[in-house]
Amino acid sequence: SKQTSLSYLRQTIDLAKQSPPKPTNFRVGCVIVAHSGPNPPQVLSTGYTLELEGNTHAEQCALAKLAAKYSVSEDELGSHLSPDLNTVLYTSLEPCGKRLSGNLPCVQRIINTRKNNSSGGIRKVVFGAKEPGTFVQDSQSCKLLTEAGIDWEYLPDFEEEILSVAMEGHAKDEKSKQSGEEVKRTENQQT
Ligand SMILES: Nc1nc(=O)c(N)c(NC[C@H](O)[C@H](O)[C@H](O)COP(=O)(O)O)[nH]1
Ligand SMILES: [Zn+2]
Repeated sequence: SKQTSLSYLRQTIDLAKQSPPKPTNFRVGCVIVAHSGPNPPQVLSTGYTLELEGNTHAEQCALAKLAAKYSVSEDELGSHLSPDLNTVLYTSLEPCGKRLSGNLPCVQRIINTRKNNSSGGIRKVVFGAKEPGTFVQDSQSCKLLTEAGIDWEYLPDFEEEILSVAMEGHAKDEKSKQSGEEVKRTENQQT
């Protein structure tokens, strides 16, 4: 239900708040949940930006931790996420389709979980905000998910809060970042 999805998106925001603010990425949280039939949903893994060593994304961390939990490589994760697990990946920000660092985008990591069997792996992605144009414009992630047969849902209820958490480490706007004297000096130069 929408309420269930919103409760997991709320969890992704709490996770994102654990990410160290940096101007070179967004602070994002991710929760991977099994919605298998009659049993209550079960959280399989969580992640937040920079949780694991290196320049890591929230979804990347949650997937890597899940693979470790099954002691398999990320490539074999798909065969451990059987169709009846009905696995949904919740992420505060839409998964990246391109990364300025050149690292493997999370949308590819998500699609890779389905490569072996057509209906296993991550079945659906739910996110709470579109990626802002700070680094990459016109994200193709949703198109790529659809082409891979993965459902996705964009619930904008918490978008404002998600973006303010995501961009905590970013310069507000240059003027407000400069000290009083600097602003004065800049103005003097201009006059
Ligand atoms: N969905 C998502 N989860 C994250 O944890 C994260 N950090 C981003 N961020 C997307 C943004 O487009 C990339 O952070 C920049 O493109 C820089 O690329 P790197 O992160 O250095 O690979 N997006
Ligand atoms: Zn990513």
